[in-house]
Amino acid sequence: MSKPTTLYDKIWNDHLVHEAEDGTCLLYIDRHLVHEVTSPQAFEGLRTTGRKVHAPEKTLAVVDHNVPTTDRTKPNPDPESIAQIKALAENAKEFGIEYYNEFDKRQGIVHVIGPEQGFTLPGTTIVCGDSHTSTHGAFGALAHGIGTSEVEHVLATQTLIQKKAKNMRVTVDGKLPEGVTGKDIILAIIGEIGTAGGTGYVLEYAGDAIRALSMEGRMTVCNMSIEGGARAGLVAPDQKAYDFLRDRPKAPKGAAWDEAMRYWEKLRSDEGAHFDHEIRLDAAKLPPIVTWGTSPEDVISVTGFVPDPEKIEDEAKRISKHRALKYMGLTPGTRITDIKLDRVFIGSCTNGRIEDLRAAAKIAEGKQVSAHVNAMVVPGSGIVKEQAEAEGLDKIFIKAGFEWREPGCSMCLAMNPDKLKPEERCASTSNRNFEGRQGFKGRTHLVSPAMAAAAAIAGHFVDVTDWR
Ligand SMILES: CC(C)[C@H](C(=O)O)[C@@H](O)C(=O)O
Ligand code: SF4
Repeated sequence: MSKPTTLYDKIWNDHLVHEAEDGTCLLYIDRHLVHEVTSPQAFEGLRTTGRKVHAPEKTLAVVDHNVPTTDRTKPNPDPESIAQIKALAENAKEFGIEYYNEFDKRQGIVHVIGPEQGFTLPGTTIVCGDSHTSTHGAFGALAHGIGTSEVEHVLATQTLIQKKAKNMRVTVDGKLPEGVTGKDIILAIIGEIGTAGGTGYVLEYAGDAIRALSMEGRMTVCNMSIEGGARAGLVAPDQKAYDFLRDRPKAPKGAAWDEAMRYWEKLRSDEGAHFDHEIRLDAAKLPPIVTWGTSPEDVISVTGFVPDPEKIEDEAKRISKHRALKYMGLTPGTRITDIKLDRVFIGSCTNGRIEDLRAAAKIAEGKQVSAHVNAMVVPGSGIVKEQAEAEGLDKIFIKAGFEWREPGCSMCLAMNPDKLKPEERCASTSNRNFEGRQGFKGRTHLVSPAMAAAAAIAGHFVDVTDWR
């Protein structure tokens, strides 16, 4: 019998083209997603050296980061955004790559559209010039972000130079309490391991609570693996993954599907496979989580209080957490539910999928957004938007006083007009709460979609586990 191996090792071994003596490897890449921000120089590089895209059919391009989320038939106010969108459209045309432009219903955030189109498949290697490519690991793919020079390398050769990462298993057992979600699981994990805890590892999420998550929930968890410092995150594919992908436009059909399934069913860590590190979490003990600082590891229960950095022994850490509180305009000991909000953002590749919008709408239905809050819902893709509208979610949001927007990254990173003003405080379903992330001096609290919707209505954080 061969040695038991992990899921990560299996996908790695099946894609290994060459291994040099020093451990540097050449990996075959099955899928390459391209967006407007990290691709212009890569295409320019190909042009200046007279090279072609090696496998255009394995490459898919979309605009997401800086498209306006308001009516796109009106002039785009931002010249830089106009230039980047134009460049991507031209590059896709010149190099023969399929491209979803800002008017295409299939347009959306790159990590939402990959799975939606069935471009993301179990057991594949997937890259994109974007750190949250880890999202696709929810389907049992080895998916991670790459830099612009690597984008050029993949475009030209369909391979990537890599060193093997270590294996870490994160087992989440137990049943999540009602109102606690995948977002709270991943925030709790990052709170536990810290933003550097996953450095050098690929994380495999396992356990009953992960199995119980929908594919959307698993994508949320894998999405933020990178915020825990990991190269990638993955979940072994199961019936839920297959059901999600079946009949998607780019998924294999008929006999090809059956053949793929035979391979996919082998994609799990063997009994007894070695993990370099293991952590465990009990889902039943998790509360809804809110971040209080400027790092995704700064987590606290919604029923808790802003922590006191003075209690931290490590000096550098103490200073940095003091700085975070100052930036956030918070004082230690403040009850989290007493924190008042100015803005609410529901969207992003972490939580801009249909299930997220359903969860938020369920909270918002028949209620009104607080008079001092400006709240917006930005679907993750045109397909999500269409589905939400078919279910009447847009009407629920609009009636409650939320803005209903066009799909894109939007206020997740404020590369378009959707920005916080200095000192504005936002409950956001995105993945980063860094200084200035949602606008200069803006203050971000990361939460789940249900928590964001409830905060919009109450005007401050509330515990969704006793929402009515
Ligand atoms: C613009 C892009 C390079 C960036 C990333 O890599 O993650 C963005 O998507 C983000 O979330 O900060
Ligand atoms: S939604 Fe946010 S995190 Fe996701 S790709 Fe866009 S900017 Fe990055």
